[in-house]
Amino acid sequence: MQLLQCNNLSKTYPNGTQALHDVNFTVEEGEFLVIIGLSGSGKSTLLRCINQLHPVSSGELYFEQQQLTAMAGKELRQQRSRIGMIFQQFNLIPRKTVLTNVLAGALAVTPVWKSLLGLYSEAQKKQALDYLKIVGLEHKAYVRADNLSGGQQQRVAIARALMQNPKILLADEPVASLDPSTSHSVMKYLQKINQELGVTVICNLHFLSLVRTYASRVIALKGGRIVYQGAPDDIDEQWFKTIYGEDAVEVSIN
Ligand SMILES: Nc1ncnc2c1ncn2[C@@H]1O[C@H](COP(=O)(O)OP(=O)(O)OP(=O)(O)O)[C@@H](O)[C@H]1O
Repeated sequence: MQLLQCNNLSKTYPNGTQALHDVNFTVEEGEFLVIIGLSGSGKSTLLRCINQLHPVSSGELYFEQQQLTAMAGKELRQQRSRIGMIFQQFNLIPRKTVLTNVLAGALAVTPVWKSLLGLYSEAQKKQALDYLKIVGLEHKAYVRADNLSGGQQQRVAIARALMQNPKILLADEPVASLDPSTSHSVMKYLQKINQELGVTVICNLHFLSLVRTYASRVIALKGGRIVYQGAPDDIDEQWFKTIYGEDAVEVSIN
């Protein structure tokens, strides 16, 4: 089933920078789509437009056949709550426990006054612990988030995003701050939630070796335009140079 459709999406920031030009693509349920491209090619902008963190300048975005770009207010908030997101810097609340951080993911479905008082239901707490188990961190539930390693914090961020019961998880360079082996560990958990929970993943990555290991499909951006859409294994030397430039050299992460 088609989950997401982007039609002629363009984005120009208020300072005049056009970050996306007429971007067209669709995403099927269950895909693990990776977006690649040089720094500044528009990868983060595209993810932020998908969940409407940044309004698009023109074009249409359909999520489950409903036009997100025509929504506002409560309707938009409801649809957005099905699109989770994780970031390069994890964005946890450092002095709160891991469990509290995961519960914060339920904000979209919890009245603000309840969440401020920490009044989550027993069912929500059980759910949070279950998600922590999925990312292998149930034993850290009552530890302060800033006592965890970077890779562990990113796994907490994944569990927090799962509390939204997302159909799609957007991952904006989720391993860019991590060392190679920790990167694989985090990518494996993203793969697990994609394959076992059926959450569609759209992820920005820098290293092609990670792309080849985890992506089911790849989109490459260059100067805000799509220059490649296809299988990760079809990115040969010629495509590599088209995407990253003639002088680029592939660097591997093992
Ligand atoms: N808030 C903003 N205001 C103005 N210009 C921006 C803003 N955010 C990004 N840009 C510009 O938009 C273009 C695309 O940036 P974007 O961050 O989407 O690229 P990226 O491929 O994710 O890069 P990186 O890999 O370095 O994160 C760049 O020219 C960038 O300078």
